[in-house]
Amino acid sequence: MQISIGSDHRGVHIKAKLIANLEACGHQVRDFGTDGETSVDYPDFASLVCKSVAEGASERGILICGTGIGMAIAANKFSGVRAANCYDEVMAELCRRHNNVNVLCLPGDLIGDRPMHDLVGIWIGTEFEGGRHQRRLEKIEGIEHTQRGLGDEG
Ligand SMILES: O=C(CO)[C@H](O)[C@H](O)[C@H](O)COP(=O)(O)O
Repeated sequence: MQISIGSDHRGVHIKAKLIANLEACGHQVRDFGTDGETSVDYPDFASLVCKSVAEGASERGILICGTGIGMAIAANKFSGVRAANCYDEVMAELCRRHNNVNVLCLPGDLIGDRPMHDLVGIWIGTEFEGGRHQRRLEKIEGIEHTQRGLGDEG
């Protein structure tokens, strides 16, 4: 799978570990930075990763900041991106089965030494269930279109 990944300064170490693991599992990973611990602004990296997902260059995206919250807020501004902040394997599975989440946001500051490989592996390997969940996603898309329409008029 083609996966785009990005982080701010609070996620660089986890990002490096995840890239190594994902590549070892045979995935193609596009790393959008950041590359060091110098303070940066997480929306810049959310934008790079989500643009690649929204345009179809990557099937999935992974974002890491201190809590994952800012990344998720920024990511969900992109049409076609369904981002969720996940902290455990149950959330990782359900966000795929029920929400078809294509951008996973991780909380770098809250993970400690816990490896994220299992959580990410579950998220990659779990299929969307469709059915009633598809209907709900279509309603969310409807909200997005309505809001954009209002924005254009206003
Ligand atoms: O969690 C975050 C946003 O939701 C991010 O952790 C940022 O990493 C955090 O805001 C950065 O804060 P800093 O004090 O500038 O390191």
